[in-house]
Amino acid sequence: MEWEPPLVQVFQNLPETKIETDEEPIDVSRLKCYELPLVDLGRLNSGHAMNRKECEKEIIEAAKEWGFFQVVNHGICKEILVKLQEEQLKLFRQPFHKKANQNPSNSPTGFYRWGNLAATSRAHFSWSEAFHIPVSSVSDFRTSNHLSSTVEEYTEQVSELTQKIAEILADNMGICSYKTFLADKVVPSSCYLRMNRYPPCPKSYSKTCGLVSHTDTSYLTVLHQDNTGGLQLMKDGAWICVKPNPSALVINIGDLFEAWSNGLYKSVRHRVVTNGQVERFSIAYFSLPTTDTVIRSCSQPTIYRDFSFEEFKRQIQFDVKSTGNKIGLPRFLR
Ligand SMILES: O=C(O)CCC(=O)C(=O)O
Ligand SMILES: [Fe+2]
Repeated sequence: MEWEPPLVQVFQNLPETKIETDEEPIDVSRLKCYELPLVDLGRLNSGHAMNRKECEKEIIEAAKEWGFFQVVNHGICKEILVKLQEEQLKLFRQPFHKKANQNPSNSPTGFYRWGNLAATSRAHFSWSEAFHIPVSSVSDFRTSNHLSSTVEEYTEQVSELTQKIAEILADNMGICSYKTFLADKVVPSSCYLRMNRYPPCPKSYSKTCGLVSHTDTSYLTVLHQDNTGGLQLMKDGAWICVKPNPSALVINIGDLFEAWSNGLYKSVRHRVVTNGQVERFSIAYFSLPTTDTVIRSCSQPTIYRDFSFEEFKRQIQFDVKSTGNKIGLPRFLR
């Protein structure tokens, strides 16, 4: 197909070297499927203090226990989500050479990325393609790719949603009020929208990941996924698969919130497995701070040393280049 990136060609040339890892190989048939904790956000505006409190409690518990939860009545209307998926399909259905034109060397900083050109073995390869768009560039990107204003509308609404959730989580951390520490750091222009497409993967390569195991480099991530399934996460030391719920958005805690909350909320490892028959689509919104922001744990004794977001990103880029993998927070342990 003219829109497919040359995943097979690149993958075939990578060695099968078994890397040292504590992860089990992918065997989807053995995994248990779970529904993520489901939180009805409608209660936040219901006018009843009791309902609001209960909703906040569920968010806080899920962020501590799972690092992941799903929300309904989140305030983003169905029409926007449907239009967003149509836009996403159009974007990925462009001929590969057109997509690749935006990032001819497939560099990890360009808009368009596929596979993982830094991969030194098949274990680091992701069977997927993605557009990684800074929210500040959505309008430039829109003109050059004929994306509709839906993407802008979505980023505005999803940003409000992340603020609401961050506020609840932060206010529960005691001294760290959202308004004092985060409100002027996490601005829309520092956030990213990542559109993912996972093409069907040949049966013989089915142990390959659609997206390799990672934690998110964000405060919060909001994920909109289709009905295909494939997302897995680490729960109590084992991989579990997540049942997709088309009417919900998935929220997860990223590394920065874990560090800021001093480990109270968990940035949990997750990955996407491949599918032999159907393609899968998802859209992730990452709430991120300006690069000069210093992430300082809000209680004592601190698990992680203070670091700036700039330093965190630089370390990740260095590790990905030299090992093929992101290491992330463990680099900043005290
Ligand atoms: O596609 C998914 O379900 C997950 C995507 C993801 O983890 C990411 O983009 O960071
Ligand atoms: Fe992720």
